[in-house]
Amino acid sequence: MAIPNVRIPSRQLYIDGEWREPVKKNRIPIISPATEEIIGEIPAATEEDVDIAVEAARRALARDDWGSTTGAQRAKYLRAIAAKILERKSELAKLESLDCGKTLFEAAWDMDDVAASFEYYADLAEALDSKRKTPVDLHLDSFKTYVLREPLGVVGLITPWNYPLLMATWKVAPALAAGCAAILKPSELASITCLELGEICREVGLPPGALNILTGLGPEAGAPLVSHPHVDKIAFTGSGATGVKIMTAAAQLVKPVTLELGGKSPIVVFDDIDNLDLAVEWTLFGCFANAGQVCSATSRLILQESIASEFLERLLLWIKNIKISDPLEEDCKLGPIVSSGQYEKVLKFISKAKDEGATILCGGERPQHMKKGYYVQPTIITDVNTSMEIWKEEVFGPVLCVKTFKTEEEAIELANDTKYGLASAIMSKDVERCERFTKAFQTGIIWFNCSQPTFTQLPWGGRKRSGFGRDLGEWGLENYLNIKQVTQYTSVEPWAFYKSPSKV
Ligand SMILES: NC(=O)c1ccc[n+]([C@@H]2O[C@H](COP(=O)([O-])OP(=O)(O)OC[C@H]3O[C@@H](n4cnc5c(N)ncnc54)[C@H](O)[C@@H]3O)[C@@H](O)[C@H]2O)c1
Ligand SMILES: C[N+](C)(C)CCCC=O
Ligand code: NA
Repeated sequence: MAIPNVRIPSRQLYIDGEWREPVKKNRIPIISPATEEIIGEIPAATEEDVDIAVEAARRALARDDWGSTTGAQRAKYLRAIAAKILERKSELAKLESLDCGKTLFEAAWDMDDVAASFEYYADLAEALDSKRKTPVDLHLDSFKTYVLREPLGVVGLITPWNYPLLMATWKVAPALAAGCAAILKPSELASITCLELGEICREVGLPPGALNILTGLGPEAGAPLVSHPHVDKIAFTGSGATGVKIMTAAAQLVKPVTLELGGKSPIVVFDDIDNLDLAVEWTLFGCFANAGQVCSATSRLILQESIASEFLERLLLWIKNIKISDPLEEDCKLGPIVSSGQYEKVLKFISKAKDEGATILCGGERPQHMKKGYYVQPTIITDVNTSMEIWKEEVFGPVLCVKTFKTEEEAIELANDTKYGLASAIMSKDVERCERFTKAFQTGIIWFNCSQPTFTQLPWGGRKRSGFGRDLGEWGLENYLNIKQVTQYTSVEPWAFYKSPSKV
């Protein structure tokens, strides 16, 4: 197969600052979602490798070159990583596009975000130095107290395939900024760029063991990390089903977890919007960007009845302009689904919706011009009711389902009619109404007159079955800090709770 201008490096596991063959020497093929061909392979770690990596991480924390660094020193490593990401941006974007089918344009966007996240957490690492020890004034003569913010220890970071390097970075950058030693376990479906992060860490001289990267299958490489007694925390992004397994396993050791899980987010469109096309474009972007494989995809369109037919007609016109092609082709706006398994799942959701009586307004099939690869047309489904699977479950593909409403109350009820709670969007020019929806939406992220724009400074995460904890912003850093209180008795007088024998 001709791979344009990029070679997929053959890597081993990144442990203790070195490339290391997995103990069991197993490897996993990389299958191109665009061509269905094998284009490379990644190492497959098992429990034995997890043990070696955890040891390396613990040693890093015990060594001065990592365990005693200041935030300012760690910031230098983070900035050096950011610079290398930008230096290799176009190659990394191509690798990621080949690996998970993301359009080249989106992959390049993600690499900018990756570099920006490392830069951002470099700033927070520096700022941490002055916040490391915070006195707390009790207004008492006999006690002096302070609070220490310390690295939490060895952290396990388990991440998905939809934004492979970006989702890893949302955890790696703050974990390193905090001074933790980390073990990253990326998804077996898209690990290439995460392994390249290993090479970048090696090149910038990140102290050995500060970051270890173990590729491999979830049950073989992820599960042993979760149940390892010397891993102090697990930060996970992925599906709800895996989230439950991770929380259950971590509970046996009372190990803290943060869970960033899936969603079925609503976009509510009111008839007072000034610009129909603006709302139409955000609706498309909110559901079809990254071929709909976005945790926060606004995949339920809740549309005011009075504009429903006009809005849907415009959507259909705009959809015709979405170029579906090999993701590396210029102007591609919709690439393939990541794997055959996910592709089959998406098609099954569509056929179940049909069986349950919904109407496929457009799409619903493989695009005829794509003979190979896991491509699905952008799909809009109408005549949906709230008991249908397509309304309730996360599809993780380019599938938008639509329901109409008459009143604001009805719109709120429909928006919150989900077990998930990651994101919500509202399109309306009425600012007060938007404020009312902000209060009413049961989600961690709210977009007004847009869907999906994400900024590193802001907290990212959900509630209900979308999980708990926050990535990004200062909240992302808190995930990796241990808060320790120190209370000092400063009086020279005895405490005098017991009777002193010297006074008897
Ligand atoms: N909320 C968010 O921020 C966010 C962001 C991106 C993706 N997601 C969600 O991720 C899901 C898609 O990602 P996915 O299919 O890669 O998820 P997944 O749960 O299948 O896999 C995620 C990671 O968990 C690992 N894993 C699997 N079984 C494991 C086990 N038993 N123990 C430990 N680790 C295990 C996998 O190898 C992978 O690295 C979607 O549901 C999506 O909504 C959420
Ligand atoms: C905000 N982004 C860039 C779409 C990333 C969302 C992460 C979840 O899938
Ligand atoms: Na892949």
